[in-house]
Amino acid sequence: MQASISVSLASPLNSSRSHPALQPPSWPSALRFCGLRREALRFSAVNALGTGRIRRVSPRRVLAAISENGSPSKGFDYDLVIIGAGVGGHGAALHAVEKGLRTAIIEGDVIGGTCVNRGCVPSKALLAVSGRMRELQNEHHLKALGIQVTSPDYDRQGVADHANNLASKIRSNLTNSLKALGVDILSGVGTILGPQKVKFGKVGFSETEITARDIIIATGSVPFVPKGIEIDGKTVFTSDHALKLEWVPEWIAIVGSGYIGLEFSDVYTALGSEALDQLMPGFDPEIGKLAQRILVNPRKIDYHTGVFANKITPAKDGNPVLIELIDAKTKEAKDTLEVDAALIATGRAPFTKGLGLENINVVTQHGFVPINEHMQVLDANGDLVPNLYCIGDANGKMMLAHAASAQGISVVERLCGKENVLNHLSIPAACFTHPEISMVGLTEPQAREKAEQEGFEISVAKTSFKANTKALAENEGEGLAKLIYRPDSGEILGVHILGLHAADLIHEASNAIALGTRIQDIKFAVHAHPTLSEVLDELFKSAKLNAGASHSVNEPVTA
Ligand SMILES: Cc1cc2nc3c(=O)[nH]c(=O)nc-3n(C[C@H](O)[C@H](O)[C@H](O)COP(=O)(O)OP(=O)(O)OC[C@H]3O[C@@H](n4cnc5c(N)ncnc54)[C@H](O)[C@@H]3O)c2cc1C
Ligand SMILES: NC(=O)c1ccc[n+]([C@@H]2O[C@H](COP(=O)([O-])OP(=O)(O)OC[C@H]3O[C@@H](n4cnc5c(N)ncnc54)[C@H](O)[C@@H]3O)[C@@H](O)[C@H]2O)c1
Repeated sequence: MQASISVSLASPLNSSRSHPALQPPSWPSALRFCGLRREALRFSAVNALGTGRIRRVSPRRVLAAISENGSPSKGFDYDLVIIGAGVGGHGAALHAVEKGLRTAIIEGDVIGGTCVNRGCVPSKALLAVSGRMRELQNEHHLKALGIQVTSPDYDRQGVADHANNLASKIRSNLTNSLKALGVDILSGVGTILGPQKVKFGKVGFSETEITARDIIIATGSVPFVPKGIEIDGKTVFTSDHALKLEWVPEWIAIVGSGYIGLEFSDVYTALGSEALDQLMPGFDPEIGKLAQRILVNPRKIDYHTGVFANKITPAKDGNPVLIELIDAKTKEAKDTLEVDAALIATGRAPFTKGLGLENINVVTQHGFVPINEHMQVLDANGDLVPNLYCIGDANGKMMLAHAASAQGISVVERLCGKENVLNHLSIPAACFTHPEISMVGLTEPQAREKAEQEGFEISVAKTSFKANTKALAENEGEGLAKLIYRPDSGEILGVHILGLHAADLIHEASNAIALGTRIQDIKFAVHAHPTLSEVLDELFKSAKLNAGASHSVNEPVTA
């Protein structure tokens, strides 16, 4: 995997975007999230107990005060206890109560976890603004549509408020949905004490023990900061800080060219800054190259590839942020960059601190909780820990919000007696740049490797957004859709899209993979005209199947 760093130039557009040294923001510590500032929480059970008093309280008394949903299995306080109320825990909880399981969810910080409070939700609010700003600043594009706009500008605080308000709204929606369905929300750190036993509450204060027939760990992740990088939260920061948009630096280095690097480069360049490498090492290489041509080359981005940021020192005493780069292979010093700020987007680390994994002989692997294909937790000997599951970022299988939720639903299905194995190759992913990138299944190199190992042929079909009426009407003809498939069976192995609304378009392909629909069937599905979905219609129609491929297939396929 290539390492990357990118530097962007932001042109200051209004006076509110000053250097933090002049306008010191009250940044919270990156560690305040994911359960490390739990004393700030006051609700449900902990309130019922009288927070702050050092006393042990009978779990029965607490549960009597807070429980309303179902009756638990005999001998247990709950059928299901979920530790962590991020999107994974939330998805599992809703499905569990729908299935009649008496369910509680323990949260050490705020409901919604990373996605709602410092991830998907606020970042998409910022990207909504950057998309509009980019369009309004593109004179050539507007002229082609016959539109004239003079001096578009934005109010930094207004943009920040939009992101913050959206997070509050979604957090409140999630909380209300849990309450409305009768999920018990238990506040405080959740710790596994042993099989089917958990305690929760304010550590060292009012803690309560409860039992559950099954337990799901859904404790998520926090930003990963490599050694040698010093975070001050003002000039060197992670996405946790960046989402608050307390200032827009003139020159910002974005360390890491994954999802966060790419999305924030879209935000900063539209608002005025940026930096990257081989775009998204995980992308299909052809889409990566196109993304570089569309999303990086024409923008104010200077990028360094094949290097690691070895040491980063925050701005101090009038000196800029210093970034020492080393060659990713030889580790020799390459360059030193001087910038106003650095966003560290070098991945995320699972959060399992305080969870009590040692009490059940579970040893993490690079921090992640080891699981099998049913999300069942494995102990240090590789044996199943009975009645214990782990979903979402904490297991590291696929660090995406909808994957966490889907894993939770899959576990609940299993708890209710239905054999369910989630096909992770049918889970779509999207990067919300302008234009967007989306994908599902295998990249072309992955498909070629699989084909070679298993002895089958693959074919590739492509369609361009340039031939799509709706895209042209929007003057957004740049883009590509790519299909990787088996010409002998019509099986869809992967679909990759870069173009207008790619994140929405991918679902036709991901649903097809999930349901085992093959090209010979889906190519006859009718699409409304003129719509962007016709890009995929064309894609499936352009696939060339072998003469022997059947016209309709009902048996399930394995992706
Ligand atoms: C900037 C950014 C943008 C992103 N954008 C997207 C996107 O557009 N689409 C997408 O699919 N994904 C996106 N993601 C990824 C997505 O946010 C995560 O995959 C998702 O939040 C994982 O959900 P989770 O439930 O596993 O964990 P989390 O959302 O991290 O929730 C875990 C919860 O557990 C709590 N907790 C931890 N330990 C304990 C304990 N011992 N006791 C009690 N509670 C505890 C934490 O406080 C937290 O609330 C983004 C991430 C970031 C950082
Ligand atoms: N739209 C979305 O779905 C979305 C958006 C944001 C985040 N996310 C999720 O959040 C997770 C974290 O995102 P991310 O972008 O931080 O991680 P990532 O794993 O996608 O990318 C991290 C990048 O940092 C590089 N890197 C690591 N150390 C480095 C160093 N010292 N110097 C230079 N480069 C270095 C890696 O090579 C890699 O390219 C992702 O796994 C993703 O699933 C999803």
